[in-house]
Amino acid sequence: MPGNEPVLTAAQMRAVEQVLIAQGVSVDELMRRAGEGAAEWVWRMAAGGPVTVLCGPGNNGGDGYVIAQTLCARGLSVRVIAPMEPTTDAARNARARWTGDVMTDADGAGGRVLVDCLFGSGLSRPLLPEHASLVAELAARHQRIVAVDLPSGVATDDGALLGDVARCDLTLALGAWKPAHFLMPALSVVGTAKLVTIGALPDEFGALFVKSAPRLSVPERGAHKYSRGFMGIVGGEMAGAAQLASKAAVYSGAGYVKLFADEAPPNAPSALVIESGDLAQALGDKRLSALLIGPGLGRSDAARDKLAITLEANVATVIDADALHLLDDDLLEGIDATRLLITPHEGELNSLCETFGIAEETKRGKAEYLAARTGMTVLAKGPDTLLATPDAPTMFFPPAATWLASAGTGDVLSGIVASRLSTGKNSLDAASEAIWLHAEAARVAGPALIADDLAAAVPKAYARLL
Ligand SMILES: NC(=O)C1=CN([C@@H]2O[C@H](COP(=O)(O)OP(=O)(O)OC[C@H]3O[C@@H](n4cnc5c(N)ncnc54)[C@H](OP(=O)(O)O)[C@@H]3O)[C@@H](O)[C@H]2O)[C@@H](O)CC1
Ligand SMILES: [K+]
Repeated sequence: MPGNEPVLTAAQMRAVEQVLIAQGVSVDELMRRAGEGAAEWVWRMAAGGPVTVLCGPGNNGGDGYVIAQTLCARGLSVRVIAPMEPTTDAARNARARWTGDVMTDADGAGGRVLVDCLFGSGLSRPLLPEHASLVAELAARHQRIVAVDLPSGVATDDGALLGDVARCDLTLALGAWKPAHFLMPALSVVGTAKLVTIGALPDEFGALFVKSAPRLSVPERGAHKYSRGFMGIVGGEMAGAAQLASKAAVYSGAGYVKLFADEAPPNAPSALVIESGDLAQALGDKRLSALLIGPGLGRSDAARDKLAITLEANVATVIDADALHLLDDDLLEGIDATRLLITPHEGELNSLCETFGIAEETKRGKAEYLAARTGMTVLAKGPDTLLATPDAPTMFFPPAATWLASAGTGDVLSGIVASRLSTGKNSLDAASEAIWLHAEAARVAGPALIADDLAAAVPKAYARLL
């Protein structure tokens, strides 16, 4: 199973390049490796059809000339369009090795694959309208678009779109992943992403990383329901959300799941134990190893009281949904926040940032500052899920199925996280295992899934991650 892979910012990638150069590898050699590696993917996608390579002025454009020459040497019909002359030595050298013509506009161009090498990690300002319209015109005349390193117009470090960026079918990350390969809105134009290696990276630059699939385990021989994990869900006003979380929780590793609510939700799994009565007394059970509060909780004073009681229970706790709107400094006072794990979606993350006075612009900034400010682990869910803690590098995850954008899938996720937490995992491991289980369950459940299918798919997802 491949390990975690580093995610490098544009500055870190440049620093890596300098280290490799100091080790005796020339930029031209790095460009050759990158271009030839990328050409392999373009070759497969072209399936013998004509290819157009759009080259910009920097080394991204340089990669384009290498790709063009590699494919031409293999017999493909290749056209190169370069609206700007090369400005780096390596790009000039690559262009000098290109044996075909270079056009400056889109006239007559068309074919199977457009290779976008206009700008990569050196994009320093918004796309000029003439560049955006050139890409759009060429995109319309080709069946497929392959972006080299990044779709032109995507900002490397935060995934912002600096202009009208063409939607690509395939993006080839060169040398290392960049944050934009995992962040919205860039994710909406990246398409499928693949990594093209250009040599071993020096270790010290892997500050951020993409989390590889976990290896889950089976219960130990001699395990019993309490030793596997005893988890409690604090119910509230809407039974449906707690039911989804409960169903996911019973399937995700905990040996015993109890719902603290006045009555059982309709269609609750029979394995779910319902306990009504005094919450503080119920949460005093020393065998509880994790709690979940938020799905269906409501935002009333009574809900706030339940949250306060839950936080005082001194158990590892997942806080989601309504509870995230109630959370504030008063509630956290005197609480060891390092045992708290929050699972906000975009709106909840924004509301938390407002509550805790965090004025960051980007999702990554918001999650990291919130973790640093409060001490909690932040699982910022969404199409670009990421995981931040005060004391470890931020983790990205491979994008999951877009079918997950439906009601209740977040409740399923929080049920899985709390279940993993109850098995004794620390917050980071519990959260990253849950993110993978959730994504795998979506693959198992398939197209047009609803949250109920997702919870039911967890056992098969679990089996795939054993
Ligand atoms: N690092 C590595 O190890 C390896 C990196 N490799 C490749 O190098 C790429 C990075 O190369 P790069 O730094 O030359 O930047 P790149 O993206 O080609 O663009 C810079 C040029 O564009 C210009 N420009 C910028 N924005 C603009 C705008 N909006 N409108 C107009 N112009 C604009 C900018 O001008 P300036 O900002 O200087 O005025 C400059 O001329 C990387 O993505 C990968 O493909 C591989 O070859 C091998 C190993
Ligand atoms: K590009």
